[in-house]
Amino acid sequence: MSKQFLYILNPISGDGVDRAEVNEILSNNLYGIEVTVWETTGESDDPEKIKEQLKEKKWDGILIGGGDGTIKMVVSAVLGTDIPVGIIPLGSANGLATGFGIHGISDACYAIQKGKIEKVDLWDINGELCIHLSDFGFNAGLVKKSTTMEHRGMLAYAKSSLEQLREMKSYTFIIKADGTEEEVTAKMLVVANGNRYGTGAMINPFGKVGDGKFEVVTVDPEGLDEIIGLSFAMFNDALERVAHVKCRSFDKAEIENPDGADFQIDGEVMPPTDCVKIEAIPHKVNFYCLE
Ligand SMILES: Nc1ncnc2c1ncn2[C@@H]1O[C@H](COP(=O)(O)OP(=O)(O)OP(=O)(O)O)[C@@H](O)[C@H]1O
Repeated sequence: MSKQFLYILNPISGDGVDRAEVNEILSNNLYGIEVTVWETTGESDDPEKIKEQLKEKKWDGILIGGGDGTIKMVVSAVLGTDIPVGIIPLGSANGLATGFGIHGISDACYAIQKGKIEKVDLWDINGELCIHLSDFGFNAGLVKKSTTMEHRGMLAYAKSSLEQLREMKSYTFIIKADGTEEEVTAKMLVVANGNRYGTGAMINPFGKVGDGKFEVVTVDPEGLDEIIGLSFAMFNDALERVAHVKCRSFDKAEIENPDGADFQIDGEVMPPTDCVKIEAIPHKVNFYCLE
């Protein structure tokens, strides 16, 4: 008997994704799976409607077709169920999907057929859901720049990187956790559940997505040599050898941001904030992964 999957599809996400081609790849590669499509509307009651869909049948899996915004919306609706979730990356940037090793539709199908599931921790950061990576400073500023560009995606990200490098500055952060307080100066502070950005750059070499902990990684390169060295290390999995990169592991923390560094969660720019509290959400989500 076929497995029953609910496919929650955002009909508008992504820049020029050929949906007919996607459907063909899915139907050619998801064998033994019967897919029921439900399209998001973009209205605020989508999560409630998804919860109703979940009650319709005993689903064996959920597919999410869309970008990071759609993934987070669906995850918030399926919290507390154990149903495995497969990401079909149809967004313009797909940072979350690539963070789980899903670089395209074929990868997504392969992960689902292979059935490798990771129980992924979820974090509450000032009331916002964080699945993968959140950061202050350099990268958040970059995300802010690239999301205001007319065309989104990797090209916008590359253009914004050059501008952002020219403006790079240090910020003070105060990390309060485990009864201690640490003041640090860094170009960037990352709250990391996952390991890599969507670009493939490693930021959290030791973290595990399901270990009940997140890492706070600070990065503070000085001058062009250290910036080049850092980029090389991030793309060659050698970050642990970089002296100005420091990594700590916590299950709860508070981070003060007195200099007002830009802040983003899973690719979404947040309003200015001078303090965040990071706490575990008492549910994990079962993602089909390739990493
Ligand atoms: N049927 C719909 N019509 C209009 N907007 C929709 C619809 N369904 C969802 N949306 C909107 O789509 C947005 C989420 O898009 P999503 O982040 O998944 O894609 P993206 O922006 O193309 O990708 P990425 O986040 O990877 O850059 C939300 O703002 C949501 O309200």
